[in-house]
Amino acid sequence: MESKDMFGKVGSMVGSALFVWAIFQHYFPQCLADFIGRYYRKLVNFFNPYIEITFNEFTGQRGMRSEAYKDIQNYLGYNSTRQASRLKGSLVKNGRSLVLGIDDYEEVVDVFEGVQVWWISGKQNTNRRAISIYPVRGQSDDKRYYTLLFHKRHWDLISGPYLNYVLKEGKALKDRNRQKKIYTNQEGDWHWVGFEHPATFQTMALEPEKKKEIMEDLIAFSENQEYYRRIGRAWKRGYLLYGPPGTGKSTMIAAIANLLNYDVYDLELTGVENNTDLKMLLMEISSKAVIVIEDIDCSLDLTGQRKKAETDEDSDEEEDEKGKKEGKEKGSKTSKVTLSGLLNFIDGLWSACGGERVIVFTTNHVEKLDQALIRKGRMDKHIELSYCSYEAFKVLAKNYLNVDSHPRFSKISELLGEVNMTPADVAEHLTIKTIMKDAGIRLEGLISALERRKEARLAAIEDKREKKLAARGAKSSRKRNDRLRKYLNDQ
Ligand SMILES: Nc1ncnc2c1ncn2[C@@H]1O[C@H](COP(=O)(O)OP(=O)(O)OP(=O)(O)O)[C@@H](O)[C@H]1O
Ligand SMILES: [Mg+2]
Repeated sequence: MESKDMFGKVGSMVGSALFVWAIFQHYFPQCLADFIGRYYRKLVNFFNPYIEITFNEFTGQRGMRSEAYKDIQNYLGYNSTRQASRLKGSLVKNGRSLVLGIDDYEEVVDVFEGVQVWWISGKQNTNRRAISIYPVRGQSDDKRYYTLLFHKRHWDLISGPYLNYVLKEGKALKDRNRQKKIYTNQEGDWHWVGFEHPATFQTMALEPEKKKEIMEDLIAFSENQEYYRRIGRAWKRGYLLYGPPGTGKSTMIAAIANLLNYDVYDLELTGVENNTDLKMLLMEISSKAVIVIEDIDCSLDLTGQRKKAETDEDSDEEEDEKGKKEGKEKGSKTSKVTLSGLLNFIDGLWSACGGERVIVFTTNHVEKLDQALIRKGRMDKHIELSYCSYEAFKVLAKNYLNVDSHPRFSKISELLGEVNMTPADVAEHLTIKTIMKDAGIRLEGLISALERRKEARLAAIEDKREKKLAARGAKSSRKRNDRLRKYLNDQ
């Protein structure tokens, strides 16, 4: 049974050995000290059943910060802070989140598959003998490191699976604490601000099965890099979100970014001069990104070309040329991005190197879009976001009123089955407005709005019917008059 006492003994043994070696180094010439040191270490190692692996903070000549060190720091900071008596705190996510780490010279124990290991944090002052006139990175000569100590007999487990596990967990923690960004393109460059949209799939008003299906699809995508590599496809997935205004298309984009912890690149196509600029912008997009083109039907003159193709049976290239010419003639659009440029962009010809991208198009008029743009394989998933169903209303009631049920729910369910109201409108009625804090009052407000809409709809139907009848009446009287005229002529 390994214990901390045992570790303490071994530690002090190794410590004394190193102390003796340091004395040698000080009093003997360098070459003799090195010689004795080498054999002395061998002797100590012969009796020492423990192995030490050291991970330095900086690596290489250029003093780059080691990725492994950072991952270990994250891992220990999250998993071992309760054991350490001295901690260091730092702020992440734009100062909104505090992350703890173990301080220098702390020692923590970790257990992996029943095997105990020890981590020790330390620092070394490397510049004691040298004097430099150049500014030194970080203004400090302290080089921090972590030492992992474990028994020799666990070498296979600790040097392989355990270390892989620590580095993977550390990376995942770093991603979780990362500040997300939203980028927009202006004059050929990306500009960003922190992305802090609160929307999540939990707060989205959507039928539960639909929500589950979309979430599972996204998670499967983000976890299957190996699969995409095997089948030879760029690691990307296209989503087309369509539906009337106020049904949650933009909200879903935020929910996707929050679910996958990706940055958002909001691509304004009318601000891109031509296909070359589009390519340049695309090459700057990092991996783990949601690339968004909102209102794709309004973005460019990319619609209506299919109809021309149907009549002219022109090739794709000719079609694009026509589109370009028309765009120029109209003079209304400055962008010369073409349909084929955009298709290449979606197909990932230039983006294959980055990977892990979700491309989202939104539109209010799916019927206007060119089929080439939205065929499967380009836009893998077509999601219709529609008027508020009762299931979706229940999510909004939970979000806005914090109620799961209410006597007025049945009336609302009945009315939502009869009239169309977008989730945005429903949400507006449930929002706190000054004194109307009571859930019942707000639900009553929603019922009145739905009833008004139902009456308006019935009135519109009645109006239409009357117009139809009037038109039919006029038509039959015209026919009667025609018949009469014909009869009189015949006489
Ligand atoms: N399905 C939904 N779930 C939760 N909130 C929603 C939903 N749909 C709309 N909302 C609310 O309505 C507001 C407007 O929604 P959103 O901007 O996502 O609509 P949209 O479909 O993108 O509309 P547009 O077509 O005009 O861009 C949001 O701020 C959100 O609060
Ligand atoms: Mg929108």
